[in-house]
Amino acid sequence: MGSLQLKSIRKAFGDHEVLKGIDLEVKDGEFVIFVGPSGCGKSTLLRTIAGLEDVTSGSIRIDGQEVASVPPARRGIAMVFQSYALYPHLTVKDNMGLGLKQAGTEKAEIDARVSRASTMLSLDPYLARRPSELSGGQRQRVAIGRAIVREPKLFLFDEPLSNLDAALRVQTRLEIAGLHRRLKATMIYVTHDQVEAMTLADKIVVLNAGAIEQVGSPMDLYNRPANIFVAGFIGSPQMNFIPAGRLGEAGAKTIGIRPEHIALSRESGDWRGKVIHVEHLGADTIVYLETGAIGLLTVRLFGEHAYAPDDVVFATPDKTRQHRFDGNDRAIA
Ligand SMILES: Nc1ncnc2c1ncn2[C@@H]1O[C@H](COP(=O)(O)OP(=O)(O)OP(=O)(O)O)[C@@H](O)[C@H]1O
Repeated sequence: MGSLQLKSIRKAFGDHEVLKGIDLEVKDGEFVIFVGPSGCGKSTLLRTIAGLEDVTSGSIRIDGQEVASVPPARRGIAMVFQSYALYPHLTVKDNMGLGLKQAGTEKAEIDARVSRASTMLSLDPYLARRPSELSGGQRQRVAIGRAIVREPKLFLFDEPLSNLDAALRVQTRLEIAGLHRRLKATMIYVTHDQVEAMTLADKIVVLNAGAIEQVGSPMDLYNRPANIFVAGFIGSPQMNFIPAGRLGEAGAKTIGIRPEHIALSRESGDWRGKVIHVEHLGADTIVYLETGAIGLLTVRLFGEHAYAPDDVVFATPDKTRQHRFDGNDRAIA
């Protein structure tokens, strides 16, 4: 079991308020990801749940029990850090078992749990090694293993993959997804990486300047962003925002259209423009246009395309995929 309820969480460092009243419900077994720009308070929120930071005010309940004044070790949580935080002089096996040993767990029980976690994470061949004899990915798996053996109610991950190279990130991401399926545990995860958030989360929490902008499934956020901030934050390249007046659209202030929802043609279309830059990504081509009428436009095309700077092209949006925002930057249903 591992449900979490946050009510009106506030946290200030001196007179700098970093969390400005956070309300959030996490159900047992959910995978929840915190995203948001640098400095928005993601790590601080995670650390208050862990008990590594005290809250200034507010309530934190784990399985219905208030824990705001319970010390970290007694909250039933395990945290995995970006830095791994392994003990260099201990073997993999001892690193994984240390928390249980300190908690006074019997040796046979420790051995059994370490062995199960090690098999689950393919760490069996490395149990006698020290962290310095492992790759970054293996070290991260040990850090995850150390969390698993504690059988916590909540797993907290603070950017666990950000020290790994691109290929290893993908592999470890798949492993974490598999782990979540198998353990059916509640996981809360902070990341900068949109792909991680979109692929792992049941629920994404978008934070901005210490407050929640929107909570929803990845596809909710992509298809129905609540405001311009979320619309611009989720999706890459970023959504195009066009002043509604330039499109003759009444009743909205801004029109949003994602780069992947615009078609390009050399012959005809809604908006004439000149190509200023092209990025060939292999699977996709990103074309940047200057259109006199509506300004700069980003277009994402599937596959390879031979557009080049200075080409004259015509862009046509898929009108069924347009987003409309009011004068307060909020989405119009
Ligand atoms: N111990 C501290 N003392 C004072 N200010 C702090 C402390 N820890 C964090 N802050 C401030 O709180 C704000 C939020 O920091 P936090 O690390 O939670 O952001 P973040 O969203 O995780 O950022 P990043 O994505 O860059 O890791 C920042 O302005 C940071 O400078």
